[in-house]
Amino acid sequence: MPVMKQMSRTYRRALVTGATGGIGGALARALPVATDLLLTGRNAEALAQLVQELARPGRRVDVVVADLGTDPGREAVAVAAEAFAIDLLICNAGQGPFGDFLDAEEPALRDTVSVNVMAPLVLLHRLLPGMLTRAAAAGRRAGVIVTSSGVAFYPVPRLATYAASKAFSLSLTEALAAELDGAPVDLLALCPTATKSHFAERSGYGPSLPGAQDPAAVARAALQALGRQRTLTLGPISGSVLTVPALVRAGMAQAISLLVRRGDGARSRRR
Ligand SMILES: NC(=O)C1=CN([C@@H]2O[C@H](COP(=O)(O)OP(=O)(O)OC[C@H]3O[C@@H](n4cnc5c(N)ncnc54)[C@H](OP(=O)(O)O)[C@@H]3O)[C@@H](O)[C@H]2O)C=CC1
Ligand SMILES: CC(=O)[C@H](N)C(=O)O
Repeated sequence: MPVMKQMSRTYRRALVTGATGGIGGALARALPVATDLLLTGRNAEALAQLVQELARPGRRVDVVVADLGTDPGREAVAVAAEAFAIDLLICNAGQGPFGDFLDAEEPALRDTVSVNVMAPLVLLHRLLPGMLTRAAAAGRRAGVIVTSSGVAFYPVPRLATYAASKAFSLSLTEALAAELDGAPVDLLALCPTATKSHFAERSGYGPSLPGAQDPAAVARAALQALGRQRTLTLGPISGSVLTVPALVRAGMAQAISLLVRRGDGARSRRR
């Protein structure tokens, strides 16, 4: 694979969810100063620190403190992002408690699905129309990164709900990338394997896995891949193993999209 040093294009205004965490913070930091930022998370103090760090004269950095596990939280972020007129949507917030499924508290399972499934679903559905309209009017391309995971490709006992939620976000992003082929938007499903962040500690299985990668490297690779490929798998050991299934899945999505369009054409000719 060629070494790519620059991100594909510069966006004007980006929403980063989960900006207070390891990968989201790295994505916010990796964006060029020409990109205004709208950063979200629940931790107001961490968001204020990011504003201090990333705001510059001429660069706007706004925050929304919101719980993406709730309808009002998702609504607040969607409304703020539409008002900010984003052209880059980074759906990155996520969580996943570790442990046996039957021992888990139901609210924790629901929360995982709310944050990892409902939030990207709602934000993509609410924000893509405006992003597409603005991109077409300006003769530019919009961008979307959805942070899924390497575990989206296989079931993971003791992270069963988490892995299933990531399979959802991977499938959704791959399907939309094919469905929106030809529209002025690039979509990327970001599928890292173990990465240093607060995730492991929060999930309850302890410090980051041995060999966990640097979130800054993940963020740089994601921004470079956006517009050049639709799924990015990266990370120690399994990251490269997943490249082939990722290519097969992308090919399947594209083929199905073409077949469906051909069927649409045949149906409308028969009418
Ligand atoms: N670390 C890893 O090994 C890997 C992580 N991922 C994925 O990367 C993404 C980022 O995780 P990572 O940086 O590792 O972990 P962190 O725990 O460091 O960050 C998680 C981020 O998600 C936000 N978040 C969690 N729950 C909510 C919620 N209910 N409402 C709003 N924001 C929320 C947190 O914000 P706050 O605390 O302010 O609410 C935080 O900014 C996740 O989607 C994760 O699944 C994918 C593959 C590997
Ligand atoms: C299992 C993990 O630690 C990680 N969050 C992942 O998605 O790979």
